[in-house]
Amino acid sequence: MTLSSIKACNSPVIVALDFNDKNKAIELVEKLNPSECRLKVGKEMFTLFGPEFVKALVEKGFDVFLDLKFHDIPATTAKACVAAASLGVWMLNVHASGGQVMMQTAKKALEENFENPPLLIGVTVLTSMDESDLAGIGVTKSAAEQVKMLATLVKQSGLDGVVCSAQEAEILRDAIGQNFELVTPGIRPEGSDKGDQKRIMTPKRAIDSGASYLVVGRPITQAENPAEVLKQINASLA
Ligand SMILES: O=c1ccn([C@@H]2O[C@H](COP(=O)(O)O)[C@@H](O)[C@H]2O)c(=O)[nH]1
Repeated sequence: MTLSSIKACNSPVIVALDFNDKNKAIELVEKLNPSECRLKVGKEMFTLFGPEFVKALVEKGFDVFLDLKFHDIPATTAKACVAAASLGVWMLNVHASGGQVMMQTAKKALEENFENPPLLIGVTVLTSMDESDLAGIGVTKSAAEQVKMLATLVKQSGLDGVVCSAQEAEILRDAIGQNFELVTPGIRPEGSDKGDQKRIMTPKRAIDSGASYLVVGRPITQAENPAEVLKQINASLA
């Protein structure tokens, strides 16, 4: 398959490849089609298998979300974003709590270095956290209020969207509007295991609530037939 022969992706699903075994990941990827899902590479696989693994997925024609959640001083974050973008990824992210200057500097560096820069999004509140976890780090707002506050800062910083839970999608669409990507992990098809996720939603409800993209990891990667689960999720959204 050549890159030019691959159709654009028709699905909002981003499959989170969280494996410690590259062969297992590739075995799954071989069963997937770039027109039916995007892929996410996170800290585990990037640390183990590095840029070459990411480039191999891009070469296969997949839109790749490099989920490294950069959070550092502005200059360091900007240089990390430029390095990530040089791998040809479709989307990358920083933590919104790094602040406006950090986010603006990263966005500017991408625009200055790439004709077609990848989408840059800000992580708001991790979907594994609820109000009691927020209280533990000194945040007394509700998860929804904290997400709204950080998402507003992300928008003001000129980024393309946020990572949030689908539970906040309606609130963010009302507050920020349509021209802003809402990338939502914590997606759980009916009956699937929550794992360590706390703010969850089904794929259909997430899309109906205004999510742009659905990040789905274990419900697909740990399934006996991952391609069939992906097919069912895509069908549930049609
Ligand atoms: O708030 C966040 C940000 C990122 N993630 C990542 O998404 C996937 C979710 O995987 P599941 O197996 O579907 O729970 C995982 O790679 C996380 O690192 C998130 O869950 N929440």
